[in-house]
Amino acid sequence: MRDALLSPESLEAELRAIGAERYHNLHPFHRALHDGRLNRGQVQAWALNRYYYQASIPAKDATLLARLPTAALRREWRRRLEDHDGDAPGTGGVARWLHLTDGLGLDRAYVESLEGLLPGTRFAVEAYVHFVRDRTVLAAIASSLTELFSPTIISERVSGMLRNYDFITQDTLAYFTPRLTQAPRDSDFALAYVKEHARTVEQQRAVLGALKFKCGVLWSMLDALDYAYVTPGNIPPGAFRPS
Ligand SMILES: O=C(O)c1cc(C(=O)O)c2c(n1)C(=O)C(=O)c1cc(C(=O)O)[nH]c1-2
Repeated sequence: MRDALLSPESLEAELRAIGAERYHNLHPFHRALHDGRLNRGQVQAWALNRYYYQASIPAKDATLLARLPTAALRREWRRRLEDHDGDAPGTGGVARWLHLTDGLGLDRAYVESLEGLLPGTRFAVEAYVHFVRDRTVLAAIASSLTELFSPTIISERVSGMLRNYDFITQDTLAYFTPRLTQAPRDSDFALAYVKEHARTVEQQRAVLGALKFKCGVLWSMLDALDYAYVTPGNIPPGAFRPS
């Protein structure tokens, strides 16, 4: 266990090292997704399960927003709610994710019902929402820092999927385009906050632990998909079955 206080720059370096080692771009299911080694049903399973993550992000941001102590922080954080929920029906990230599941041929009511989710997806996403609700504001903000690493994976994913799957179009993947500017804006803010506010060894440990936890959330969602949809016979009862 660490016992020396890190400079803000060293803390950032440790956070980036956690991402380099643990971010979900390294997961075998993600590699297979990007490299074109999945079939349409497996890509549908990915999109359907990931819908629950997308749909839960505004709920997790709302629990954090309620605990933020200043108007300046709340103004910053509420942009995330606007990004995901939009400002009218049919706008925002969650609606754009449904455009992606539509484009893959999934029934929208079925996706939104969450009935086909893997249990592992449900547990991982709920663990993230509860983490943000129950931990300190500092740890909760730090847990969003996986977004430091998402622009790289999104670029890889979009180019890989367009190249490798004839059932995917640019329009289907339109969800990801705004994320390429939203994620750096959000993660720059969260990183600056964490560097300024993690001033004790204990706080720094909590921040590093929060990022490891979040990498584990994303990793375990892919573990669940990999287990259920790669080896025949492993789909849990009640979960989505590709036709
Ligand atoms: O495509 C991805 O791999 C990816 C990763 C992450 C992430 O690292 O948590 C997010 C997103 N996308 C995303 O679209 C998104 O809206 C988002 C919000 C958050 C968060 O923790 O608040 N992460 C992510």
